[in-house]
Amino acid sequence: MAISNSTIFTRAAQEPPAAPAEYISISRKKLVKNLEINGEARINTWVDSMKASSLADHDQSSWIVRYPSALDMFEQIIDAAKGKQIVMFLDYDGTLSPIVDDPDRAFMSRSMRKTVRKLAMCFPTAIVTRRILLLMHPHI
Ligand SMILES: O=P(O)(O)OC[C@H]1O[C@H](O[C@H]2O[C@H](CO)[C@@H](O)[C@H](O)[C@H]2O)[C@H](O)[C@@H](O)[C@@H]1O
Repeated sequence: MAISNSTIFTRAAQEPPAAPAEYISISRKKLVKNLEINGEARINTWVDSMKASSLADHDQSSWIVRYPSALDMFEQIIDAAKGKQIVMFLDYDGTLSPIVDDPDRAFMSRSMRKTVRKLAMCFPTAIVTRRILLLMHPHI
């Protein structure tokens, strides 16, 4: 990950979009009403759509063609992110830390730690994990 030369990141973080045209907005009342009408069918539709996009239901190679690695599309992502509020959600095991036999020994490298620290200075940043928060502290 190379972020040190990017001025776009800091600019994007300092300048949230003036007009929220990029966001889908729905009033709470309308949302609740929508959920009440035909609620079960609606939830089933969401589940079906999540299943349809699940890796488990696809041939892996075609899935990877349809959803290429973000690392290969860095420039396009930077372009698409311009003027938007960016929030980073990072996976821990196997992403920020290498996969190792003993989960208690899965630590971030010094350089990864430095990169995450820089990232967190630019954007709201969260590590998404099923690990227990208290047990995560030695790792982060
Ligand atoms: O839900 P996640 O946050 O993605 O966590 C999934 C599991 O991650 C950890 O296990 C994985 O990493 C370990 C350390 O490298 C490795 O030993 C293990 O084989 C991997 O599955 C974590 O220990 C588990 O509790 C999480 O469920």
